[in-house]
Amino acid sequence: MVVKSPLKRTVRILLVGDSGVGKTSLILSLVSEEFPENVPAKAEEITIPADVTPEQVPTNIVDYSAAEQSEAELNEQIKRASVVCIIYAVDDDESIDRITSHWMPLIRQNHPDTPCPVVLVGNKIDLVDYSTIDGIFEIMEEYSEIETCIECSAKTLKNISEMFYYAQKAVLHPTAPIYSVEKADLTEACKKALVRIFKICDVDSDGLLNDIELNNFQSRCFNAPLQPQVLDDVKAVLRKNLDDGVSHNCVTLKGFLYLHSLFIQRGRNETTWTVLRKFGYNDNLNMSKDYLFPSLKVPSGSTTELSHKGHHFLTHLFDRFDKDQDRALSPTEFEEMFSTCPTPPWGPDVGAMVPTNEKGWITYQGYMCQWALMTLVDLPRTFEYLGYLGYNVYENESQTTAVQVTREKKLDLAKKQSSRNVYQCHVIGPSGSGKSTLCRCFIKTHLDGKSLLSENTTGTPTCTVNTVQVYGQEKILVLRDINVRNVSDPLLPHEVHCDVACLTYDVNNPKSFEYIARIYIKYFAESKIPVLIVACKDDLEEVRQEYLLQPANFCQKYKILPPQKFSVRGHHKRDVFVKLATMAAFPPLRRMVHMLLLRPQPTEWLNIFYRNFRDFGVIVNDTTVWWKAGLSLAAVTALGLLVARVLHTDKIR
Ligand SMILES: Nc1nc2c(ncn2[C@@H]2O[C@H](COP(=O)(O)OP(=O)(O)OP(=O)(O)O)[C@@H](O)[C@H]2O)c(=O)[nH]1
Ligand SMILES: Nc1nc2c(ncn2[C@@H]2O[C@H](COP(=O)(O)OP(=O)(O)OP(=O)(O)O)[C@@H](O)[C@H]2O)c(=O)[nH]1
Ligand SMILES: [Ca+2]
Ligand SMILES: [Ca+2]
Repeated sequence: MVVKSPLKRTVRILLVGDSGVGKTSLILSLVSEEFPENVPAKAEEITIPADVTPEQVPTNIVDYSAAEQSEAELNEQIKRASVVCIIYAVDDDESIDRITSHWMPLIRQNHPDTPCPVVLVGNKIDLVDYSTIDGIFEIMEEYSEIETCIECSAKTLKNISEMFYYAQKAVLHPTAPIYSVEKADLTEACKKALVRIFKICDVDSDGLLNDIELNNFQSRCFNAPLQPQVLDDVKAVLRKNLDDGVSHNCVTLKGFLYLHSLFIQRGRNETTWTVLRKFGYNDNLNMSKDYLFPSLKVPSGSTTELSHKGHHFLTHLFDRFDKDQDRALSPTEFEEMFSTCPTPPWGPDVGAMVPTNEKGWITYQGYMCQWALMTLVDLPRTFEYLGYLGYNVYENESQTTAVQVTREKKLDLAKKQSSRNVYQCHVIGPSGSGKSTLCRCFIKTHLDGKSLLSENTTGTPTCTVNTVQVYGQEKILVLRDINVRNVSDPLLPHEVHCDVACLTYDVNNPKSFEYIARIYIKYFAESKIPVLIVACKDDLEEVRQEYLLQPANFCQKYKILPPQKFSVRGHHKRDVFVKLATMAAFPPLRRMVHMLLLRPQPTEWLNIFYRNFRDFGVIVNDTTVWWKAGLSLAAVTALGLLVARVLHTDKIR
C-alpha cells in the first residue's frame, strides 16, 4: 500500500487579462492544437481528464471575458480558482502595466487568507523580436505568489502546453511555501521539515546520510532506487559547491538542504514536494491531520494494543537511540529520540508510572509499557507520535498497522480466554490501606521494602504499568489507583469497569475491611469482573476486622479467591501481580476454580484450592485442561510455573 499524498483533487486554472490579449485563443489553441482565426468572446469551461495531464490530476480551464461577465462573476471565479494565469500581450505595454495596477490587487483581494498562485503569461511573441521577461522579473520579486512567467504564442503554438503545465505545477508544487526567491534560500518552515526528514532517514543517527540511507530514502519517496552513478554525481555536485556538503563520503545535513534548494532553483519543485508529502506535510508545511490521525474503528468492548509491527518499530527505535546500550534512555538519548516530534510524548514524571533504572531513566520495559498505556487510553496520540517518528515512511503504510484492535470482551468471555496483551486493573480500598504503596511496588522492582516505604510519595500518579509473565507469556498490566475520597462516595462506572479488580485492606486496621466488603457486594458480586482481595501490610500484626465476616470467610461465602497477603517487606511481592494478570487474562475463572501455583511447593494454595471445592460441594474434575496459551507442558514446567487444573465455571454456578 502506498501512502496517498494529500494532493488537491482538481486543479482549476483561470485565465484573466485585458481584452484582446488572447485568452480565448490560448485555450482553443491548446485544445485543437491549431490557431483558431475566429474565436468567441469566452471559451466554454474545459475539463482535462487526469490521465492526459502531466501531473495526473483532473484539470479545469476557465476563460474570462469582460464582454460576457460582470465584475461580481469575475470575483467569484477568482475565488474558486486554484491558480490564476494573468495573460498580457507582449506588444501591449498597457496590458503589462495592468498586471500590477489591476490584476494582482484584485486576486489578492479575493484570496485574503492563503495566497493564490499566479502565473504570468506573455502572449503573441510571434509579433515581436524582443523579450519582456526582464520587466516581468521585477514584478515577480514584488509578489511572492507569482510562481512563474512564460512567453508564448497562441498563433505559432509556442509554449502553449508548457504554459498549462506550469499553471498545474504552480498549484501542486508551489514555490512560495518552500523557497524564498528574495533570500535565494529555502524558507524556514521548509528547512525545519527537511531537518526532521533528514533525522528520520539517518537510521544510525550519526548526523550523515550514507549510501544505504540515501538509497532507502530515495526508494521510499520515489519508489525507485538511486543509480550508483547518480549517487556519485550528487556528491560531486555537493563537493564542487559546498565545503562541507559531503563528509566521510556521506551527505551532511547542509548538503541535503543544499540539494533541495538546487532542485527548486532548477524548477524541480516537485522533487522537494514529493519528499515533503511522503513525510506527511500539507501545502502549508504543517503535518496534515489525515497523516497524523488516521481513522480506525474500535468497537465498544474492544481495546487497542500495539501490533507486532508496531512493537517491532518501537523496539528498533529504542535500539537506535540507546547509544550506550544500557537498555535505558538517558535524558540526552530521550531528547534525541523525540527530536523529530514537536514535543516529547511524555514528560519526566513518567518515571513514577513505569519501570526505570536506579537513575530514574526509563528502561526499555518502561518505554514499551508507556507506549502500551498510550495506545490503550489515547490511541490518537500513539498515531500522532508514530507519524512524527516516521513509521509511515519506514513501513510505507499508515500507522493503523502498528495497532491491533482486540476482540470484543464478550467474545473473550464466551471463549473463556483472552487474546489481549494489555489489561487494566483497578486498585480500590480505603484510604491508608496501602494502595499507592502496592502500585509503587509494581514498578520499583529495584527498591527494597524499606526504601519503598521511606520514599516521598506526594504526587503519586493514578497509573502504574509493568509487564507480568502469565504462563510464560508477557502481558502488560495497568494498575489504576482509584482514589475514593469518602467511603460513602459511589464508584462511577468508569471506576468500576476493568479487566480485574484488586480490593485492598489493611490487616492491621480493624476498620478497613468493611469498606471493600461493601464495595464488593455493591459493584462486583454480580459483575463478570474477576476480583482479588489483597490483605496489605502483612508484616504488621493481623487484627480482627470489625465486620460481620472475617476476610477469609467473606471470600468463601462469595466464592472468590482467599485474601492474597501482601507486604512491601515480603519476599514474594510479585505473586499478587501475576495473580491479577492471570485473572484478567482468563476472565471466566473469577470464581476460585482457577489456580496458579507460583513455586514448586506452594502447598498452602493447593490446600485452599481443594478445601474450597470440598466446601462448596464441587467435584474436582481429574482431567487437566491446558490453556491454549501456546505453551507446551514442558515449557511451562521449565519456567517453574505450574498451571493447575481448571474446571468449567458452569459446574460451580
Ligand atoms: N499574432 C497573434 N495574435 C493573437 C495571438 N493570440 C490571439 N491573437 C489575436 O488576438 C485577438 C484577441 O484574441 P482573443 O483570444 O479573443 O483575446 P481575449 O483575451 O480572449 O479577449 P477578450 O475575450 O476580449 O477578453 C484575436 O484577433 C486573436 O486572433 C497570438 O499569439 N498571436
Ligand atoms: N508496615 C507496612 N506499612 C505499609 C505497607 N504498605 C503501606 N504501608 C504504609 O501505610 C500507609 C498508607 O499507605 P498508602 O500506600 O499511602 O495507602 P493508600 O491506600 O494509597 O492511601 P490513600 O492514598 O490515602 O488512599 C503509609 O504510611 C505506608 O508507608 C506495608 O506493606 N507494610
Ligand atoms: Ca476571450
Ligand atoms: Ca542508554
